[in-house]
Amino acid sequence: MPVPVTPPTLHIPAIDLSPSSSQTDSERASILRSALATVGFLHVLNPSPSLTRSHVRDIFAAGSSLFDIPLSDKEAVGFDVDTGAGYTSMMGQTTGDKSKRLRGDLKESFSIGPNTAVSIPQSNAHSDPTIVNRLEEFREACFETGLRLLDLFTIALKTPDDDPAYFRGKHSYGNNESLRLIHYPAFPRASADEQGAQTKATGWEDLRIGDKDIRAGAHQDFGSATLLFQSPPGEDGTDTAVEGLEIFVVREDGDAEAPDGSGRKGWWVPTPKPEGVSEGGSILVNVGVSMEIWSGTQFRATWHRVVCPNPPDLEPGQVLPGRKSVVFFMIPNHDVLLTPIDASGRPAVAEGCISSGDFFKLRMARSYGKDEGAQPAPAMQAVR
Ligand SMILES: O=C(O)CCC(=O)C(=O)O
Ligand SMILES: [Fe+2]
Repeated sequence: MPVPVTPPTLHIPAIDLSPSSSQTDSERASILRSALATVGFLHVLNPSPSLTRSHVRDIFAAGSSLFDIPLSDKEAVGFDVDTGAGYTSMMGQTTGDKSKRLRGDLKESFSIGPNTAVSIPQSNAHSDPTIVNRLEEFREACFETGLRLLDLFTIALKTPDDDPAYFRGKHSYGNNESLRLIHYPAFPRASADEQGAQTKATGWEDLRIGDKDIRAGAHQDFGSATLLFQSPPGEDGTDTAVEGLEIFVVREDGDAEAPDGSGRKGWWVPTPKPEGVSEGGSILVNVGVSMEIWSGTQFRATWHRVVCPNPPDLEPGQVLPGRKSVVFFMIPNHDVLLTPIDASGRPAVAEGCISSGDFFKLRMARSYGKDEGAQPAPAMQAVR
């Protein structure tokens, strides 16, 4: 009898940044190191007095008020590929392998760049004068927490000259770091007949989820660290989170092909909710390709995606509930080179490394459909 194969259950380790926690920075760095070297994701509890559960609730509320305004007003914001800031409408971004897709991601988003006012609809900013400030304060708190995490990364890895600011020093506020508010709207699952009628051009009202649809295709983030906030429980304790985020775990007995094209096998595993989250808040943190390169692949930029369930989990006609998330991307300064270090903390490659700015351009072009025919830069081939 063949032994039944069971998918892995994911354990995502947690660190606690509360000053009253008993964890020391060296304990936090060691938990972080083993998490980022394996699963590539980490829960961060009590991240900052400015990122508590009530701050996160408030930012989800601000996001909802922006998504609720008329589509034409949202589209009037536009999207600037050079800075990665602005509004991306439904199917405007295609993350992951385009060849397997009928159309872009089933999501809309606001990416708030260094200039908040140009990243959101003007009409809303006028009707709610607090919104720009709330977004800016949240964005800044994310950046500060990102720096705190980078300091722990520095403790966790051996860095050149034991420079305690090795990663922090490669980031300055206002360098295209981005606070992205994402809305994955509710849509019904298509029947077999409806599925055939769905095209790239199908409008929002007629859209039905088919087999080739996904909320966010398999991808690796490209910055240094990503801070992901999932919809927190309401004030009355109601659970508002909608599942869908999955992480790729490489394992020989897996039922899926690795999305990196390596031919390896593995499993797509749903992310578990953090254990013991409190009013102090919690963030799911992962590293992007820039940090994977810098760390000499000691840290992993894990592939992840946001899926739409298939039958029988979502039957034709059944509506998949809307989902919201808030994501903050730490992006290294554009002039910084993505130079790998080895395990003893020495730069492993002297020349030929891509700059963070050029890498940013490559990834924006790929994700927003402007890279037809483009070749990856030489330093990238080593890591893909
Ligand atoms: O919405 C989510 O849970 C994940 C989004 C994500 O991975 C991204 O925007 O890079
Ligand atoms: Fe991501």
